[in-house]
Amino acid sequence: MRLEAIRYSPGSLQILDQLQLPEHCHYETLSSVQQAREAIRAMKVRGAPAIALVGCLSLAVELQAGAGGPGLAALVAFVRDQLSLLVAARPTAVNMARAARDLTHMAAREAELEGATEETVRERVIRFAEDMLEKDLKDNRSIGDLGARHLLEQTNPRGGKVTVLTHCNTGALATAGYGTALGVIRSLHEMGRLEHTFCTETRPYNQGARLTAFELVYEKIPATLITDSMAAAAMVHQGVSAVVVGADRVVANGDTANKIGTYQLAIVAKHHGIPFYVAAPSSSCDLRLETGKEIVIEERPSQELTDLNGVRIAAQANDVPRLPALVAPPLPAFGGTWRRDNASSRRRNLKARRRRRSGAVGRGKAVESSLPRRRALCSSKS
Ligand SMILES: CSC[C@@H](O)[C@@H](O)C(=O)COP(=O)(O)O
Repeated sequence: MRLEAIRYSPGSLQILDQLQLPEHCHYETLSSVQQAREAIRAMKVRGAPAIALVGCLSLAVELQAGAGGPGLAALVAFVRDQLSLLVAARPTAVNMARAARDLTHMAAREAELEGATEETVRERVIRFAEDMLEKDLKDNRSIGDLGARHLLEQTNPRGGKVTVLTHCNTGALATAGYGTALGVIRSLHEMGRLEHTFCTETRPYNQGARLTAFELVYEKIPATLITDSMAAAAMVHQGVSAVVVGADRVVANGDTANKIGTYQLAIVAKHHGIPFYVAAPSSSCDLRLETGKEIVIEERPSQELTDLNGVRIAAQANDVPRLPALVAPPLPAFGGTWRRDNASSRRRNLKARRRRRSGAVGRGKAVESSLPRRRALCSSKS
């Protein structure tokens, strides 16, 4: 059975609630843009292409049920306003913004055609959204096929198998099907040329552990789940041939925004001379922006880091145990012990602390330079 993040038939849209995976395969029905927006914000559905697909299809479902209007101008305004609600849900991934722009222009153009009616405009918008599903699936198969061939030519021109490391989830669950970076891995597997896959857990929200590992197991693709911090070691000790990741947005100079952790993977890959690829459809490209500095980076709620499945795993700022180092008054040579944690520096710090307590000395240079560190530590709120 094909793994489907999105189930659509005219007038009906369902998404696989990805927050419940891998324990439960639960499909949730979405009948409005508002519901889709909430599902996208909550990450029940995620991945740049899937966000755009669910957003546009939720509008199609509303239009099918008769929303928008009365009158052409009101219908076009409804389409534009609903789409802009969706764009704001996850701002970094550009696919939704691009689809919104195209759909809004298309609706306005259609409304100006001779003989246009509410019905014709409605139909066009619905068809546009429906076509996106088919196009995304086709694009992903091409990305997988071309990506796999290119990767083999570059890393293993004389034949043999390759080992690929990937980050986050870019598979069937993030798209209409097959996936982008994970599509390349799927194609390599189908060609019989995949030795092994390493997928990172992808903290804080574990899309690698919960979703990519699930897809790989589901399709019996040889793979090992690793912690994010194991990537460099895997490159050195496990013969990683290439790193392939997806993209939330690629801008004109090639700068790419993707799941946190992608940048450090790129640096580590470069350090080890391992090719690093971004596999993405043109719907993830934003040529209006010149460099990555202009990309709005989404900030998520802190609970995604501090909690696991609703259970707090990080210390609360106000119940950190009062460790001597944290409460020692006022500004002891605390930075010194952190900077040079060895027996002689500990002895030096202890002596300095005793001298200061007895009022014998003022603050030395080491203490001054430890100030920002101490501030940072004490004020971190997680
Ligand atoms: C084909 S998915 C492309 C990207 O959206 C993907 O690499 C990614 O970072 C997904 O992040 P997520 O936060 O889970 O939506």
